[in-house]
Amino acid sequence: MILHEVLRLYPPIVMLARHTDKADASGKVTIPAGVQLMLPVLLLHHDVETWGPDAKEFNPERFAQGVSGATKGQLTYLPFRPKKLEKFLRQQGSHGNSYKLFHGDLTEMKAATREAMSIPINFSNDIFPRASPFYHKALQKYEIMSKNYVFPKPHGRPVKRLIARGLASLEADKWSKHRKLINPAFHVDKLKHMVPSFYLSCGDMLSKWDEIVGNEGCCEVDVLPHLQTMTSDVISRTAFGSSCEEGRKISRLQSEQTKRTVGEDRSIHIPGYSRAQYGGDDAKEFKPERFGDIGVAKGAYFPFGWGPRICIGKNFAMLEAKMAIAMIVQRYSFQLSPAYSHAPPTISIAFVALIYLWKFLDWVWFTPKKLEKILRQQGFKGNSYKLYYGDFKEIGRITGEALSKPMEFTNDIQPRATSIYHQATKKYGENNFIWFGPRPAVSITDPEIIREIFSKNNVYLKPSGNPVARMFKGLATYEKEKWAKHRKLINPAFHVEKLKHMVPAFHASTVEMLNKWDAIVPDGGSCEVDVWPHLQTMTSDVISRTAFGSSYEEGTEIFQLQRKQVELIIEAGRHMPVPGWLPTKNNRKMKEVVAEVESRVLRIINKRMKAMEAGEPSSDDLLGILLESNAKEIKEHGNASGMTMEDVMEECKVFYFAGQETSASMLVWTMILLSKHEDWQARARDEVLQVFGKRKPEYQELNHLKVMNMILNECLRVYSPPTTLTRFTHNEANFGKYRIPAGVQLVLPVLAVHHDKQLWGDDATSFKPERFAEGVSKATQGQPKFIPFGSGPRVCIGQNFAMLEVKMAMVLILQNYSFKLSPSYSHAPHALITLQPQFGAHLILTKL
Ligand code: HEM
Repeated sequence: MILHEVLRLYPPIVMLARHTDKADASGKVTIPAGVQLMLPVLLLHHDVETWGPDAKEFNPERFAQGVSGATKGQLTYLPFRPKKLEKFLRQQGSHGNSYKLFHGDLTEMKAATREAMSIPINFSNDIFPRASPFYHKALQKYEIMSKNYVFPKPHGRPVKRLIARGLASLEADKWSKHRKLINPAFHVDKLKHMVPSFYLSCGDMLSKWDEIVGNEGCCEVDVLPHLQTMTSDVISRTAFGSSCEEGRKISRLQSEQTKRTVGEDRSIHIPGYSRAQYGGDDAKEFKPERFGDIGVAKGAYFPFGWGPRICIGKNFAMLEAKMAIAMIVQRYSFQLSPAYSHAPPTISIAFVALIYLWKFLDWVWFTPKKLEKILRQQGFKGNSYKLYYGDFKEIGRITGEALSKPMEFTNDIQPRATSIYHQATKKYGENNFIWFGPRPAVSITDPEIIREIFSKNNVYLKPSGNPVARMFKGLATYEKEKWAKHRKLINPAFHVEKLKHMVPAFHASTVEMLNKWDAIVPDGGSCEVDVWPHLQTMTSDVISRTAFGSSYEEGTEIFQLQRKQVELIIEAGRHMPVPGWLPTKNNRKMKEVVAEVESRVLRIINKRMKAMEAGEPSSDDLLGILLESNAKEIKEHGNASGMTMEDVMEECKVFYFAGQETSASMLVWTMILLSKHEDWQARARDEVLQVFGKRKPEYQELNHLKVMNMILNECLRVYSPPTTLTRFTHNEANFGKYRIPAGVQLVLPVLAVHHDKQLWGDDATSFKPERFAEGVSKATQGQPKFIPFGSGPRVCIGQNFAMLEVKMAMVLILQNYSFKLSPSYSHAPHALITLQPQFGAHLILTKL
């Protein structure tokens, strides 16, 4: 009874907010979409009509028969599509101030709040004027509670940004699903086991009081911080159990974040640049005790909210409060000190704190633990989840050890290049999972399942949120309709007919590289050259020429910047993942580079658009073809089915990212393997000289090189540029006998499949181009065991481009040079987005 009465008079959440997504005409008044509805909890709790003339008196007896508040809640409208909504609300008979540009009523709200907060009030339970000063003023001015409105700033954005993924902020199906899954954690049976934690935390607090008060003494204590510490301690113990120390640290961080969030919420919101200007003392504190439990409540009594979204932790909170009060009254009596000032705070800090804490706990603990349980039930094995870090430390150690030194020259490169997965398979068998921070990654080794995952591209999506996906939007990262639209518009650029026109660019770029080699290597002599940087420059040059053609010089500068971007992404990958919005040094640098790249690409595109409008013929480069295909689509099906200029820009960036390192990787391992296997180098050269002599190869001829095809396919198999590909389960996924829950990363281990002895025979890691003597389909016998370009609808769009490019380069190299491994070559395959030679590719080049 006492607790309910306290919650009624001093509800921790004085105001609840809802937002109308659609217009609602079901009530007395039609409420348009886009209105924020404020549910004034405190005011309704103090309403004389509902609670009688003694509404503001402390009278626990009203709860003698349980909770049965029975008045109807009324609403105050807070629109935020300003002028239109103002007009509408006035038509409906509501009153309020005229909308003031951008600030709305914010200045007045802040002044009222500051004024109210400046002094305490006499001890009275009539706290509405102090606790909700602005709404109180609005009510006084416009009288009828249900017929007034105020203009706050666009509310909720800072909070929403911070709590975007937690139960409290989810909607519709996603909310029901999460609520259903989380409900058991708050079931009475589970809460029973938390009672010892309540007892211990409260015991700690009372021990501190004993120290302060002494035996049989009497002492003034500001109990508020103690109670706060105690409840935060309860959360640490109950949420994190054995990891409660880390939990405490998190709680402290949460309090700090809460302070910032609330501070930001009170300031004027300038998108992306908000500044906390104002914060009450209490804003710093995390106060779960505000969320007590009322059991069943109706109408005007809803400290925990009401309806399906009623606070999920209400039973927890009531139990906790009961335990604390019981232990305190057992040991202490207490009364107000003369120093006590009655100053109930005005805003619902606790509400923000709770949802924020919930989101964090859900992300860092409940979801990983739930996923772990389900994966283990399915027979997957892996390390136990470690709070926040998961396997991150172990991954760092394993990778560090693997990369610390080169290896013997063998093609059995998995222990070095994909050490984490290799170790996990050794320790836990094929069905294993690894924790990348709080998210598990499951390795899928069955080729049939891999094929299924590739083919269902609308079910298994690419993981989002990693630095690569953040930096490079575009075909390679889009999903569903957007991906389908872009794929359709970009496909023509990679059509065989168009590729033909790119062959001269492949030739020019290789010739430029060979000119550099000619300058290094003496005529008729040999010289050691690290060919790796040369090949990288060459493939980057190819993309500059083929993507931007006439604007090649500008393209080259852009791609140099993108190379920097890749370095920053790689650097980010060495540390625990951090959200992109955090202003870390790396994130800031990335943003700068991205902005520079984008403005330069847009400049080229604009130039091309103007040329097209002036009737100049379109170019045969990727950009020209893309713009042409886009213009055609827009002409036939309207603007909506085409790409915007930003879209085109993103795609140009993706060409570089997807096409440069991959081709360079393929080329470098081909040269290294042909250096090791000089017999195959000789066979390849024989074929080249037989077909072309020393002349420039033509497009059609490149397609008919048999030995070259065998060699290139075998190189792609043994040293596949992507060593792993990844997908993500956004919904529960069923394949084979497995049921993989949503939120799991699926690792498709390309290299492991290519080296699998069951699939390729005991000599799986031997370099044997003759496997491909009769083409890829004969070598694979229809099994999905050769996947250097992926498979299914999202198979590499540039695979023909890459094969042509690499063939052209190899033909010219073989025509002009023979090569072998230098004694200073160190074999060190390293998966850095693509498979790369960690210490370079030092070869002895001999001019022919
Ligand atoms: C040897 C060279 C290359 C290799 C090994 C390679 C490999 C791959 C792989 C494995 C995928 C599928 C990724 C996944 O399913 O998650 C892919 C996609 C893609 N590749 Fe390549 N690639 C190469 C060259 C290129 C080139 C030269 C370009 C363009 C100039 C390119 C553009 C793309 C694009 C745009 C995608 C995304 C396709 C989509 O999602 O629809 N690739 N590549």
